[in-house]
Amino acid sequence: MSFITSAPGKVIIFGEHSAVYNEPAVAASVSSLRAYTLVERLPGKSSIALNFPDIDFSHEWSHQEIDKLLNSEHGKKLISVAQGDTKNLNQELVDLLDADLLSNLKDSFHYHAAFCFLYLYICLCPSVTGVAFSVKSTLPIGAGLGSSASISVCLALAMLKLGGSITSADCLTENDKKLVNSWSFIGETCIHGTPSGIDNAVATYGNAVLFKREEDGSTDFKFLEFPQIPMILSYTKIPRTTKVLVNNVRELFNTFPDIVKPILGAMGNLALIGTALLEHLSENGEENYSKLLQLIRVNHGLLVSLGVSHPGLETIKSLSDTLGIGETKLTGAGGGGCSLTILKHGIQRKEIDDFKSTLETQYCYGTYETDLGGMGCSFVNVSDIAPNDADLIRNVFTNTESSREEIDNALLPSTSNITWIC
Ligand SMILES: Nc1ncnc2c1ncn2[C@@H]1O[C@H](COP(=O)(O)OP(=O)(O)O)[C@@H](O)[C@H]1O
Ligand SMILES: C[C@@](O)(CCOP(=O)(O)O)CC(=O)O
Ligand SMILES: [Mg+2]
Repeated sequence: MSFITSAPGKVIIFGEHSAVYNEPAVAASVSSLRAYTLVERLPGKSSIALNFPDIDFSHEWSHQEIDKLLNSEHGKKLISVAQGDTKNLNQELVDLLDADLLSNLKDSFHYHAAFCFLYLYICLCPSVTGVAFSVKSTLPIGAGLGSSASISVCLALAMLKLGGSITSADCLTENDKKLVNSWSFIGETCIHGTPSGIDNAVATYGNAVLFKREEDGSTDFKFLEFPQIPMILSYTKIPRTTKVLVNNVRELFNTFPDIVKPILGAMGNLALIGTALLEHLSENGEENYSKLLQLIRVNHGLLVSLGVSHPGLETIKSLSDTLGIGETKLTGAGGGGCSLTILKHGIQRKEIDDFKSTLETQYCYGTYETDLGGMGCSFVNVSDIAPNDADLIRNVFTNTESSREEIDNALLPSTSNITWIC
C-alpha cells in the first residue's frame, strides 16, 4: 500500500487578498516547485505517525488516543457532521481535537500543520491505523507560493485514497479531483482560517485559472491558456504567515469598508482585464503586453495600500524599476515572502543576471526562474517504481538535509524516472 502523492505550488498573477472577498483572481501552478507525501505502513504498529522534516516536526498518535475520540458518542456525531461539510470546519470537532489530540501543540509553530493533518485524517480515513505520512517539499514555506495548499492537496489525496473514496488506478477522474479540491480547501482552512480556495484549486488541477469564490462558498473557475511569460520570482526569505496578513486586511476592511471595498473591487476588475490580455497576449503587437505590465504595477500599488507589502519587497520592486527590466508585484499574501517580476520584451540575459545577482549578493534573497502551468495533483505506487529509484526516494524522505536537487532528481515529474498518475 505504499504510495506517494504530489502537488505543485502556485503564483498568483492578479488578485491575492481580493480573492478572499469573492473577487476574480488569476493564478497558475509552478511546475518545478512541488510538495510530496510518502505513505507507508508502520510495521508492527497501530499508531498514526506524521513526519514533517521541512519544519523539523514529527509526531505519533497512538491507536488508543484516536480510538477514544472515534468511539465516544459525542466524537462520532461530530465526525459524521464534519465528514459531510467541505465548506466549513466543525468548530466543536476542532475544540475536541484541541483538547485531546493537539493539546501539547496548541501554542507551537507546528500547530497548524498538525491540525490540518489531523482534521483531514479524522474526516477522511479515521479507521486506517499503522501508517506513517512523510511530507517533503521544494517550495519555500510561508513565502507566498502556496506551500500550505500543496501539502493540503497531497494529504487530502493520500487520505481519500486510504479511506477508499478514491480508488482509480490509472488516472484521477474529474470526481476524484473535485474531492481533492474540496478537502484540501478544508486543509487550507485549518492552516489559514479564511482561504479563498484559489491556491488549493491550482494545486489540485494545475495549469492556470481564472478563479472566483461565490457568496455561498462555492467556487467557479475556468482554465486559461496563454504563452509562457518571461518572469523572475524573488524570495526575500522574510518569514510571515498568510493567516496574520489575511486577518490584517480583514481588520482594515472592517475599519474602512467604504474605502477598502472599492480597492478590492478594482483588483477584481484588474484580474478580469488581465485575463483578457493574457488570452490575447500575442495580438496587437506590443500593446497587450505593455498593458499587462501596467496592470502588474497597479495591482502591486493596490496591495501596498492594503498594508501587505514589506520594505524587503519594495527593495525588489525598486531595483527592477531602477534597472528598467519590467514590472514587479508581490505575490501571495505578502508581508515578506516572494515577488513576481514580469520582464519587458527585449531584456538581455545580462540585465536579468545583474538583477538576480544584486538580490542574491547584496540582500541574500533567493531567485527562481520557472515556467507556469503544468500538472496538478498526482500519485504513484511505490511498487511501480524501480527498486533503485525507490531507495533514492526513501532517502529523500528520511534525510532531513536533502537538497532541492536531490528531491527533484528523485521525484520531480520532468527530471525523475517516475511515471506519475494524474
Ligand atoms: N513542507 C511542509 N511541511 C510541513 N508543513 C508545511 C509545509 N509546507 C507548508 N506547511 C504548512 O503551511 C504553513 C505555511 O502556509 P502559509 O502561511 O499559507 O504560507 P504559504 O502557503 O505561502 O507558503 C506552514 O507554517 C506549515 O504549517
Ligand atoms: C492572500 C491569499 O489571496 C493568497 C495566499 O497565498 P499564500 O498562502 O501566501 O501562498 C489568500 C487566499 O486567497 O486564500
Ligand atoms: Mg498558503
